Amino acid sequence: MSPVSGPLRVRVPASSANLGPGFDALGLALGLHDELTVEATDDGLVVEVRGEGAGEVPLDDTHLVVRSMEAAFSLLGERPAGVRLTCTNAVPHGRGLGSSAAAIVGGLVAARALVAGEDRLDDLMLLQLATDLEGHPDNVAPALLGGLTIAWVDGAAAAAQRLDCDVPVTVFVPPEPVSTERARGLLPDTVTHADASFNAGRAALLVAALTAAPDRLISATEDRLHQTYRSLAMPDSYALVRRMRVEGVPAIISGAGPTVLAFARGIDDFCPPGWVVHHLDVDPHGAVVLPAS
Ligand SMILES: Nc1ncnc2c1ncn2[C@@H]1O[C@H](COP(=O)(O)OP(=O)(O)O)[C@@H](O)[C@H]1O
Ligand SMILES: N[C@@H](CCOP(=O)(O)O)C(=O)O
Repeated sequence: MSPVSGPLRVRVPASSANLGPGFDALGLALGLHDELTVEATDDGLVVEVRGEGAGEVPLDDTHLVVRSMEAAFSLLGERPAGVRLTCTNAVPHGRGLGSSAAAIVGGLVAARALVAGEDRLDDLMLLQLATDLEGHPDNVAPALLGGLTIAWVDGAAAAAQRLDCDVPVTVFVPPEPVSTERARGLLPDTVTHADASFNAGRAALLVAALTAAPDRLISATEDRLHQTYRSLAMPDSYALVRRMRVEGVPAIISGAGPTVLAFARGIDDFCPPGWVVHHLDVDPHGAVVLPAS
């Protein structure tokens, strides 16, 4: 795609990382979106935020979308004199639904569309920049590529394999956030060989379950690497996961939590009071540039 001169819109999906056993590797793009409108101007930076994060995130050059755009401009050695950015956000912040990845990927895709084209900043380069900004690849990969993604880092080099996936998803979003930084701080530095082997088998099975064998989802969503360690920071979420799993519903902590995600529908009765339920499809597209409206 060639650079766009006028205002442009970028739509970028929420994502759920880990999916149980695939810590820092598996991710799924979800049909809940942030939308950015970006315009090159003659001077200065103007940021407006509507929806999630309004009144909370900064409106200057420390805004995550702006920082991400700046990372792309630096790499490309080209930047507009000024930028007007409007964010219309539906992805809740600090809930384990990849809001930071959506902001980063949205900013990078917008910057690419503004000053370059995919020939100068291809998806692999963009995935690398996004992974460097986010610190792990498992949310930015589905936010960029859509579908189910297996992402990994080889040395410092990020890579991802995308797979088609069509599975019903229900998410239960609690009212209070838990930052990913805090949830990562609860993890031990080392795990046992037995737990690593347990998760390797479940993660492999999960890819099969999500693409071809949904009857395996309960076994495939078991995890020993992160959820229990994080339960202290999100006891209600952990209890909800256990309650659903006892009833045969494949439920997990989404990303670093505290949202609970289940691969099922018709389970709204499990929703604790004050939490928000969304019924979501998998987003097959990832981040897209739309015609300006
Ligand atoms: N759309 C956004 N615009 C600006 N900043 C954002 C946006 N989304 C996330 N952030 C920043 O990232 C933080 C949340 O990131 P994180 O703790 O990783 O949670 P999440 O699970 O939602 O990604 C927010 O508190 C905010 O600082
Ligand atoms: N693998 C990461 C995923 C974090 O996802 P988020 O949506 O909570 O940012 C982790 O588990 O820390």
